[in-house]
Amino acid sequence: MMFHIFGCPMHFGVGDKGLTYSLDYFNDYCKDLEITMLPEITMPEYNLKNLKNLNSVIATCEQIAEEGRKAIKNGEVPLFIAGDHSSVIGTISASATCYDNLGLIWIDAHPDINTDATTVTGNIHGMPVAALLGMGEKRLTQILTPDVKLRPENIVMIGLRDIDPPEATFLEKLKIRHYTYDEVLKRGLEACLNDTVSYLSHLKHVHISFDIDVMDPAFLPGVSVPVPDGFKEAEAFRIMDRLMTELPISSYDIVEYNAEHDTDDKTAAFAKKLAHFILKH
Ligand SMILES: NC(=[NH2+])NCCC[C@H](N)C(=O)O
Repeated sequence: MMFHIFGCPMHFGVGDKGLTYSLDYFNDYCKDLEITMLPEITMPEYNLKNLKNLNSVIATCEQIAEEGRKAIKNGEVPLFIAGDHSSVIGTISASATCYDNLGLIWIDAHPDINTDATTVTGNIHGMPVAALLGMGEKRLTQILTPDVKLRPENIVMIGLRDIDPPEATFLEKLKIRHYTYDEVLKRGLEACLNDTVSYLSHLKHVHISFDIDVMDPAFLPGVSVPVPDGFKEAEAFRIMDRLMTELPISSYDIVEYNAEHDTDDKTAAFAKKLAHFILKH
């Protein structure tokens, strides 16, 4: 498999200043990865309180999506290492534009399915799944093409443990398959993975979006929105190993690494190990 690793600092979706330098720090920390760096694009803003930095998020996602689409057309498998999770409106739009009926495995403490009408924070990193489903602010749904990028029945979320009430309503209404962290504890990880694999097994292309805040911040504190509990390293690698072995994964994200909140480079080390794990699989 020919991988192309991209990196984008992207902090506009959450506004945490730590993200503006985290990707450069990470790039230095693992030079061997040969990351193609894509800069953030800063645009004039209207300062909407329910869509913070909207224009800059859109411009940066357009660029990410263009580069991702080029890579896929070249026969490469893109691995995006990015700042906040709004960046995947770009990465997943690229994959969805190249592959019909794209599947998505969302490994995250948050479902990120808020819209401009439901958000409490106004942070667009809480909205990517909604945007990719064609919901909410129109311009966020039209990266690369005006088409809706994802179908709710092609999505599985794993590890959720911080769901806003309107997000719970969307998950239920759209019947989005999800395994909360509690459910994983109750039913067992293998059972949830068995279900995930059989649920998506008819698809030809699946994207994995891995948000580092799905991990237990007691061990990996370097994220912008930590939530207590979460996966330990062995579980994360087990999840990735099974999904990569049993499903046709054709693009990847690793997001939300934030050096500002890290201690002793623990989170950087994990992100590096995860990237290498994907490349060597
Ligand atoms: N990608 C993330 N870390 N998302 C956190 C989102 C938190 C909250 N639900 C919000 O909408 O602001």
